[in-house]
Formats: sequence, C-alpha cells, structure tokens
Amino acid sequence: MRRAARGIHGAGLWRTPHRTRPPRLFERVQICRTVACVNLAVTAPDRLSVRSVPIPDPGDLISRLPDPAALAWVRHGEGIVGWGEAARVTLPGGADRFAAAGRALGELFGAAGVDDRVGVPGSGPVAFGGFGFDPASPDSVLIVPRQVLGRRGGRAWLTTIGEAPDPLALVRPPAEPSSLTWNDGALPAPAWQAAVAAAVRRIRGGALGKVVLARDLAVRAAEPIDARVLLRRLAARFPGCYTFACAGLVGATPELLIRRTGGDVESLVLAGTTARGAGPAGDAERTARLLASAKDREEHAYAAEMVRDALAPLCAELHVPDEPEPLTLPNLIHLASPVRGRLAGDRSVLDVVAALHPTPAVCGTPTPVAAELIRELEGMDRGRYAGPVGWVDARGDGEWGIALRCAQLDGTRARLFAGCGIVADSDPAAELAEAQTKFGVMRYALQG
Ligand SMILES: C=C(O[C@H]1C=CC=C(C(=O)O)[C@@H]1O)C(=O)O
Repeated sequence: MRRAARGIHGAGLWRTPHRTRPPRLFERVQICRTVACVNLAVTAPDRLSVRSVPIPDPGDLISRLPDPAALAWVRHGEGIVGWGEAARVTLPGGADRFAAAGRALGELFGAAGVDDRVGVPGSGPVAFGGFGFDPASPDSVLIVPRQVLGRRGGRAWLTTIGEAPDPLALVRPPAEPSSLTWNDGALPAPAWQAAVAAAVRRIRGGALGKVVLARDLAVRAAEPIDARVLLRRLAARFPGCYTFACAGLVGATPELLIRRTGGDVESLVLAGTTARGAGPAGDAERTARLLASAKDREEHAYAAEMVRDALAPLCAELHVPDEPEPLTLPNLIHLASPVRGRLAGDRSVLDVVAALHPTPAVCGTPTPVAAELIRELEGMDRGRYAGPVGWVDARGDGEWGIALRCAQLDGTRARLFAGCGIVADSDPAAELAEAQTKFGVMRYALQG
C-alpha cells in the first residue's frame, strides 16, 4: 500500500479560532442538554483558553503527575499525561454516545482561544476519554485536563488551559497499595466456566460464531489506591502496551483500536492467545502452536474481518494482512493483524471509533447476538472495560485503545476485568486459565 507523508495538521475538523473577548475561565457552568438520544452533561467554563509551548525533554511522563486523578496514554515512554480538569463531558450511554461526545467537544474546542506553538497531534486542546462497553452502561466520560505534558519523536510540550502553568516538578513516589484483600466479582470461577460451557453450546447450536466472555475480581486496600503507582509499574513491565488512565480506569492494553494522524489510520487487531513458554525454545513452540491452532485462527479471523468491513467504507486505501502474526508480550502471545489505511474524507478519530466498536475481539459475531449473550451470561456491567479508551485533539487526531488488562479504581476498592474469545472448540478450563493470566497484569500493578 502506498502511504502518504504523515500530516500532522489534520483536516481541522474542529476549528479553534482566536477570540478577542477575554476568557471567563474557571467560572464553572453546568450545561445539561439532550443530544439525540443521549442525555449529556458538560461541566466547563464558557470558553477554554489554551496554550501549548515546546519544553525541554521532561523524561519520564508518569513521574510528573502531581495528583492521583491521573490521565495518561503512554507507550515506550512517549505519549501524553494530563492533570486537573478544565472541562468534563459525561454521557449516560446510548448507541449515539460517540457522536454526542464529538459534538460536545466540537463546541468546546471550536469556541476555544488557542495558541498552539507546537502543532503536533496531541498539542492544543485535548480530551482524554473512556466509553462504556455497552450502550446501556452509564459510564462514558471525556476529560479536558488543565495541563497536558507530551513527549514524542524527540519533541516535548506543555499545554495549559486557563491560568499560568504550575511549574513542572518531579513528584515524590506515591504510597503503594497495602493489605490487599481479594474477592470474586459477579461470577466465581466455577460459575464462569459454566457460562463458557453454555456459550459453547449456543455456538455449536448455530446461534453465533464467537462471543467474548469476561469476569471481574474485586480487591480492597487499606488506603485509597493511587493510580500513579499502578501506571509506573505497568509502564515499566509492559513498555510495548499502551499504559492508560482516565477517570479511575487504569491499565496497559496491547490492543490499538485506532490511531488517526491526519488522514492516516492504524489499528492492531488482537484475538487468539497463549501463555508464554519457558525460555526461548518454549516460546517458539507456543508461538508455532498458536499460529497453527484452528480455534485461535477462527477467533482471530472474526475480529480482523470485522475491522476490515468497518474501515473499508471510510478509507480510500486499506491494508489488512492476509495472515496474522505473533505479538509477544511479557506474559502472553497473541495473534495480531496490523491494519493501515488512509481515510477517504474528513472524519475525526471518534467517528472511526464509532464505526469500529465493539469489535469481535471484545464482543463477538454477529455483534448483536454476541452482545445479548454477554448480557445474559456474564451477570455484570462491564462499565468501561472493553470499551474504547484514549484521547482526541481539536484536529480530530487521536489514539484509542480497547480498555483491556485494566481495573476500575474507586477509593480503596478496585474491580479487575479479563475476558476470552469463545468459539465452538473452546474449553472452559483453558479459558479460565487464560483469564487468570490476563488478570496477572493488574495483579502485578497492584501488588508489585
Ligand atoms: C478480552 C480480552 O482480550 C481480547 C484481546 C486479545 C485476545 C483475546 C483472546 O484471545 O481471547 C481477547 O479477544 C481481555 O484481555 O480481557
């Protein structure tokens, strides 16, 4: 596929004009309105005043986060982190939640006064966000931080909304979670295996081809859990994953739902999994078995085909590999399909997210049948687990992952999530073991 030079100035979907009227910042107003079928709440000053400036390399981004309400999207030390809250958009749910979020941000960013002296994806106004997996889940949120620190390709920048920036400081490492007590979530292990067996029967009966079933674990600590400890551990242990935090959802996902950089889009489809082997020979043997596994290939094919079908109408060029390749992580090996394309028209990254979610990597095929079976068998609300998580800027550029290998923090408590793709040949005991390995990511983040 021919790739055009990367445009860092996208189509300017949301224009950010300079205004002369002085901003009345931090005079908080609560605007509640109905957009299509979604009741949306925007908490924001009437106009954002945004300034991005180049800065010397700040080094590790996560160690600059000044408080536990951390916002982060970091991979291999690059990305953006944010803190403070200049604006928040909350979406109680609805199939229309991505479009409603885009319209709300369009208004906020379109009315902003912007002085962007950096001009790269992620500079200027940015919103971090996470969307509920299920349209019925009331959990979608977008947060425009008061400060954003960015670092990519040898450049670094600081964005400030409102008052003069607080000076950047290295923050004393926060306290690690202690006295953890663990409990089952909605389904104990035997009940979850029974749910997997029920799904296999439904699949063999011809109702659907694939469903992804997840379970949750509950943990409690002696003191409120600080997201920054978890982020630091995850980024160090899983540098190739996207370490993220948004409104208490913290994790390290290997799965890139979509990155939009100007007209270019990229995705990394993952489905089909095995645990790491013992040493290089063990890994090689596991990788060969994974690549040859008809069950894992089938799981993967559903996901890759759906991503192709969803992106094709949006793209002038699209390349989806014919065969998956192995992706080796510190704990697991996945089947992976790196997808690249060029958008046909002016579409923000949120438009593309809307077209892709939920992929069969987290839901199943056919989507409506799988979504209904998930509601029937899992016995829980996934919240923002398995939903899109990431960031979007005023150009419509951004990066969104699928929120996997994550936990939702709530004071002294956290809920961990892990799921597995189920097809006709799935074995409930093997799926439970795979889910346990996936939980290991956040167990490590919490326990060290
Ligand atoms: C649903 C999860 O993983 C998905 C992504 C990659 C591989 C998967 C699998 O092989 O089952 C899942 O589809 C999860 O980690 O909770």
